[in-house]
Amino acid sequence: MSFLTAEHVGHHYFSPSSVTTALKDVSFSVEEGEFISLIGPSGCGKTTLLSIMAGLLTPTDGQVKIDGQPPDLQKNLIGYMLQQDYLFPWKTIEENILIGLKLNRSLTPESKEKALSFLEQIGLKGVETQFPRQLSGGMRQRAALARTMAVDPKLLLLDEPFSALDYQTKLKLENLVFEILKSYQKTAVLVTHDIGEAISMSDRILLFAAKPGRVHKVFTIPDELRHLTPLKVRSQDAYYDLFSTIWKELETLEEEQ
Ligand SMILES: Nc1ncnc2c1ncn2[C@@H]1O[C@H](COP(=O)(O)OP(=O)(O)OP(=O)(O)O)[C@@H](O)[C@H]1O
Repeated sequence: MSFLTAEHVGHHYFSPSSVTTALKDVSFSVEEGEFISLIGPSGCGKTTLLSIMAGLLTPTDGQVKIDGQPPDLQKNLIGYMLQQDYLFPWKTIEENILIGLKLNRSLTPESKEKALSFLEQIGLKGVETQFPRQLSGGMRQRAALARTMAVDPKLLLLDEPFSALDYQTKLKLENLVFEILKSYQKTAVLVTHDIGEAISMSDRILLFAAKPGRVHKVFTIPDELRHLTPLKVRSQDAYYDLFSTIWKELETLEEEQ
């Protein structure tokens, strides 16, 4: 059984005067430890799908299952990284990182030590007592990553977590997140508008079409790229080939809208 499955998922938004079909008949599965990206034109339902996978929205048709159960019963398995870091400004970096463990009532000397061990790994050692406002955007996103990893989720839902960062910081953080998720064999679903990010981090890319939102094509990343870190992927010929194929598909989809 796959770790995550979407079976014939559809979603309509109803308003007094209209119905918007955000998703129609979306089916796919994700294996444990796999990293997939969702890309597609604006309005193709990526955020709607991520909200369904997070258990924040119930689809009007079909179902998503995480480890065999609906997402709202599996919230303890799910971690998030969003575009904004949502760190509490009045708490120190250490307090922010430990907040999930406190809320889960699973803060023990062992879990604390494990959570704080990420600080070294992600280059935040020495800033534990600082407040978020004292850190750069990239460092705050590193702290957000440490906070997410602290509760040891099996599935990470990544909603454009690098899009607010400057280019160099973004590339470095993509690399770091990739290495950490791979080393802990986490399953991840990334929503992004950046084709390069999707190719360099994923095992598979689902390209969505809009109106209604649906899976248009699936791209499996060639083995020669999948075993490299994102920074290395970006210098390979196969990366450029795939980039231009996906770019053309996206342009065609956008022209059709
Ligand atoms: N709360 C809502 N009420 C009504 N329509 C909605 C709502 N949320 C999203 N939609 C519509 O559903 C469709 C899919 O939206 P969604 O935000 O999931 O797409 P997206 O691919 O994430 O878009 P973007 O890339 O621009 O963030 C769009 O047509 C959008 O206008």
